[in-house]
Amino acid sequence: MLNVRNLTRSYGSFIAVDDVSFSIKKGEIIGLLGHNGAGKTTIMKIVSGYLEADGGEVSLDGISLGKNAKLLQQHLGYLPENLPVYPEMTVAEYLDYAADLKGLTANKKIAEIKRVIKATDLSAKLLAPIDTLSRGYKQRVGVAQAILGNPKLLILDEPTNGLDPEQTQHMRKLIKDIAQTATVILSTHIMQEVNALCDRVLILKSGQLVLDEKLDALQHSRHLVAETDCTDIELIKNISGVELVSEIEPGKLLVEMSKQGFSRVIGSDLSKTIIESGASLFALYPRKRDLETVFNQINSDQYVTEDKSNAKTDKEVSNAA
Ligand SMILES: Nc1ncnc2c1ncn2[C@@H]1O[C@H](COP(=O)(O)OP(=O)(O)OP(=O)(O)O)[C@@H](O)[C@H]1O
Repeated sequence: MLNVRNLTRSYGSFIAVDDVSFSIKKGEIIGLLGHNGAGKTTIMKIVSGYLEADGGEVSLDGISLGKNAKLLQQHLGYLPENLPVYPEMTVAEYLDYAADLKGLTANKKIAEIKRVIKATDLSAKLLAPIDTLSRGYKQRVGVAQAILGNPKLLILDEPTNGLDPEQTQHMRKLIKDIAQTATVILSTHIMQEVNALCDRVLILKSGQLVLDEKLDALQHSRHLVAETDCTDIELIKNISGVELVSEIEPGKLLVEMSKQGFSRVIGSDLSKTIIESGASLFALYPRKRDLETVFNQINSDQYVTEDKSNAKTDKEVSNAA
């Protein structure tokens, strides 16, 4: 289990990460999302021990980063955005060196190097100097070093960057396999990647965590949209299970239900009430809430959280700022 508490980091007077807290269980794959400059890389660098935080705590299975960074790093695999691979080394030399850094020795080291070469399909390039490799192959080398030693925590910054579609599929399978025994944090701008891989998403905005939600829950809205000429909002508010009603545009009502997911009962009561009032109902459907929509809403300050017990709303964030 990874625990991140009240993490803060500034560059000069600029606050890049502002009081961010989250926990991730073993076996979970988390998508860390946010606009350019939102603070993702800074968080990943802090959690992996590459950068010091100004405040806050990070621990992995009870090992504190502040107190025992070296031990924590032995259980960590990190694929940075810009791979720090040494261009003059061959792939084999580099993996040998990376295995030494992870503290792997003797037979375990050889077995691990063989395993990661197979997992990332690098055997044809073992003797090639890294600077002669294509972007995709360099990426594979980065991933191979990250998974050496079967880390408990794997942090991947844009893992499929530069990979062809076949390798992307291969990489996704690899990440899923690794997640069976590890915690995975994945940062990407590709929403399909998050949909294909992640259980939960954390969305950052200007250094603050504005959403921490399971993908399933994110997609199940608590809102229905009714296209109707009914203007009696109070009448609809009185339907059991309806919490709030607002007109989002002329002829379109947004009906907030007390529970997530499309409710047949509320849907049926709603349509009956509207028709019986003498108005017309032209359409009734759950409000679509895919990841891309949520991400865009957050970035344009239009996001309204579905679960009020979750991370801060945009309003709270701007009030706090
Ligand atoms: N070394 C640094 N010195 C000054 N400012 C920095 C430094 N590193 C990052 N920043 C700033 O901190 C903010 C957060 O940067 P960070 O790299 O964490 O964002 P990000 O979410 O990873 O962005 P991207 O999606 O573009 O990679 C940005 O405004 C960035 O300009």
